[in-house]
Amino acid sequence: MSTSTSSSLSLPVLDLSRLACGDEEAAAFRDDLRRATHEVGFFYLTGHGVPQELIDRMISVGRKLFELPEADKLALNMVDSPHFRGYTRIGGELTQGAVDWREQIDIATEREPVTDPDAEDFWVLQGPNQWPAALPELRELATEWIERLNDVSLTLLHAWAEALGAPADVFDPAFAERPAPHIKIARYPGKEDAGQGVGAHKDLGVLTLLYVEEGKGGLQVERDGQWIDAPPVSGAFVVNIGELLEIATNGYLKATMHRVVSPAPGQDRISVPYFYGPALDATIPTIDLPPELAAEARGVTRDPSNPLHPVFGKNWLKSRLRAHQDVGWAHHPELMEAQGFTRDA
Ligand SMILES: O=C(O)CCC(=O)C(=O)O
Ligand SMILES: [Fe+2]
Repeated sequence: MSTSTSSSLSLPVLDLSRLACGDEEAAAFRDDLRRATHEVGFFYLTGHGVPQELIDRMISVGRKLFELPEADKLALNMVDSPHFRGYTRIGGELTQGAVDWREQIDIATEREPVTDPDAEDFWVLQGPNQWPAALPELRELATEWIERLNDVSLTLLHAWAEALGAPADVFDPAFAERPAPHIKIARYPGKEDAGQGVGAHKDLGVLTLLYVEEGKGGLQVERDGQWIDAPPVSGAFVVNIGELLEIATNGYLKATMHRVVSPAPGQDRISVPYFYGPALDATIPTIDLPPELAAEARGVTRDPSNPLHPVFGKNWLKSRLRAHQDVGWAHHPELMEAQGFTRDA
C-alpha cells in the first residue's frame, strides 16, 4: 500500500482505496489528503478504480480525433458554439494573454440552452456539444469518462469535507442538481525551446483530475516560487484544487498555478483534464474550519487580473471569455465589453 509521499517524485501520491481499508486507514488518508492539498495543492491519485482499459481507450480515441482531416476538426469549431463547446485549433486559445500551443476539444454535460433573455449571463455555458461524425465512439466514451470521474470526485470531496471538520455531505447540495463537469482532450505538438503549451494558470472549478499520456512530461507546478516538473505516473491521475475549493476554505486549500511546456520538436503529448464543477448557479459553501485549521488559512488570493467568484458559472464564464475571445466576440460581444475586453486584445 502506498504511503502519502514518494521520495522520487515532487508531488505526494495518495491511494484512494485506503478509504475502504477500515476507519483508521480512512482517517489517515483524509489527513494525508488535507496536508497534500494545503501544502502543495497537487497530488497523484492511485487506487481510484477507473479501469485501465477505459483510460487506454480514451488516449487512443484522443489520438484518432487529432489525426482526423483538418476539415473534420474545423466542422466542430468552437467559434460556432455560443456554449464554448467543440474544437480549438493550435494557437486558438489564450492564457494570460499569450497564445497556447495545443489543439483541443471541449466537452461538457449536455442540456437544453437557456433562452430566457433575463437569465444570468453564465447560462450561455449550457447547451449541446459538437461531436465528430467520423469518430462516433467519442460520445459514449466521453460520457462514461465523465460519469466515472464524477464518482471519484464526489468521493474526494466527501473526504475533504470530513478532513476539514465538516459533515461529509457539506458540498452535496451544490452538486445534487445539474452539476456541470467538463473535459478537454488536448494535444500539445512539439515546438522549439519548450514554449507555452498552456500558460500558467489556476483551474477555476472545484477540482481537476488530469490524465496524461504515459511517459509524456511537460506539466509543471508552482511550489515555493519555483516550477516543479510533474511527470505522469502510470495509471494515476494528477489531481489539483480549483479556485472554488480555495474560496470554500478561505485559502486553507490551495489552487496552485501550473502550466505545460511544449514537447520537443517531432514529439507530441495527449492529455485529458476533467474539471469537476457544481451547478452553474451554485454558490460553493464556505466551510467553518476548526480553529487549528482556520489559523493556517491564508485567505483567498486577491489578484485584480483574476477576480474569484464563489458562483461557479460566473467563475467559469470569466475564464471562458478570457481564453476563447473569438467565441466571446462572435456570440457574446456585450459580455466581452462588460468584462472590459477590447476587440484587438
Ligand atoms: O494538459 C495538461 O497537462 C494540463 C492542462 C491544464 O492545466 C488545463 O487545461 O487546465
Ligand atoms: Fe489547468
